[in-house]
Amino acid sequence: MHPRRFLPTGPLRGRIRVPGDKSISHRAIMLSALAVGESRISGLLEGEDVLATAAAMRAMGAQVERTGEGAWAVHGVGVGSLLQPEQALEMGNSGTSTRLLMGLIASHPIQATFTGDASLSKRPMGRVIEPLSQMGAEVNASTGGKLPLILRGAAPAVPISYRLPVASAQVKSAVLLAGLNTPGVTTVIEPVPTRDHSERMLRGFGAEVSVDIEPDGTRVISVTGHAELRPQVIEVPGDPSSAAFFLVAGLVVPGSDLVVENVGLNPTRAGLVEVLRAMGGSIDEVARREVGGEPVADLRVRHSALSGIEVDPALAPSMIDEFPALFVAAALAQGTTITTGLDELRVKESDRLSVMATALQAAGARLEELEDGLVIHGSAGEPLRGTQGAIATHLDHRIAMSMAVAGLASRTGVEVDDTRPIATSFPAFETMLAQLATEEPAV
Ligand SMILES: O=C(O)C1=C[C@@H](OP(=O)(O)O)[C@@H](O)[C@H](O)C1
Ligand SMILES: C=C(OP(=O)(O)O)C(=O)O
Repeated sequence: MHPRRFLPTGPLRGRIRVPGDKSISHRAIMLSALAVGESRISGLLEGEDVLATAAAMRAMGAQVERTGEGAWAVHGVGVGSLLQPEQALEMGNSGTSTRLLMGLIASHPIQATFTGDASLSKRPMGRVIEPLSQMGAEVNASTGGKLPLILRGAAPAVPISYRLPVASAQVKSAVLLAGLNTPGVTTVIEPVPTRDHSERMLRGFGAEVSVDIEPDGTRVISVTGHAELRPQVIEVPGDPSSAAFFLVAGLVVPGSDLVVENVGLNPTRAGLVEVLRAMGGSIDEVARREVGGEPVADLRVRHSALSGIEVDPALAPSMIDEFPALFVAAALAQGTTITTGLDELRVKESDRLSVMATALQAAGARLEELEDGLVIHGSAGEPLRGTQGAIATHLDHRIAMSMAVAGLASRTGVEVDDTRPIATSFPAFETMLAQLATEEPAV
């Protein structure tokens, strides 16, 4: 364990550039590993989760090499040609690696064992086992559909049309990736839109993907099997989920004025910015442009008096990983913030509703935990009291970073029991925080 107390700070000032998007980085490695020839990736997130994906693709025959900072070259094997890994695929803390790779393997004539850390081993895999079994894969999982599990792919797999029972981009992507090596057309029906990086990137790599939107907003996404993927040059935009911590920090620490560069603003990911602005947060887009086929901007954020808000549950999928950071903003806002429709937060790296409720209360915030959300009564800009002991992060990077931000806007600081999980998605987080905090305050 690496405990650390995050102390109150003066204004945060300066510029930072958040690392590459985690979702896009996983997919860049996977799809490059399935294209025939060499793909080049820049801006790749070199966090532990993405490195787990890279190691798995190597174990299945692709050449995956780091050529510089964030720069990677991948020689793919071609759809249908993944090799059987000799050892268990060690997925660490990463749900995305596990579920998307299960999809890939499900339509290849190979078998793989998946293992993960204590957090990942508690997370539900039944949601991917169900559709992948319908496609013909055989799965032998621990009780309750958990890791460790053994998956034997089907050859040929059976194309299905699958309606998502939960709003999950990982389940959608698992089925679409399985569809790549399945004869015919595989379809996912998505009643609630989730991040669409898989659809965008599959198309970019040359797969035949169609997306039809029904009058009620349901998306019908189809991929034609036995796709031939062409190698690509990919620039990964910055991760809005990592930017979230600095957006909230800038809003809640008095006197702050900072720029977060290169933030991906794909509409399926941009819910937090919308909600923070509706709370009164000053967040300006400085230069909107496209990076790797995704909308991107530099965001200037200034300390603001925030007001509590009732967050529309329909926004949840577009900010699902940002709720821990939003809860911190809410704890410092004027008035009450109500969030609902967040059952999915209970099955992330930790139960993010209960863990954030306990952690924020320990830091002096007033709130109530609902079955599917939190009701937070803000401090109207008064610093939080701070914690006496350490708050428990339960191997959850986003809890650690959110409570670090809470510490910056507290009287006595917030102690986090373990900062190591931060490296799964944002290894440079603490360095960047130090960089902003040591900038001279402007007069
Ligand atoms: O597809 C992805 O890259 C992700 C989808 C989301 O998970 P769910 O599909 O479980 O909602 C998100 O929480 C995760 O961090 C990354
Ligand atoms: C939920 C997350 O990731 P994963 O599902 O890939 O572990 C996250 O990064 O917040």
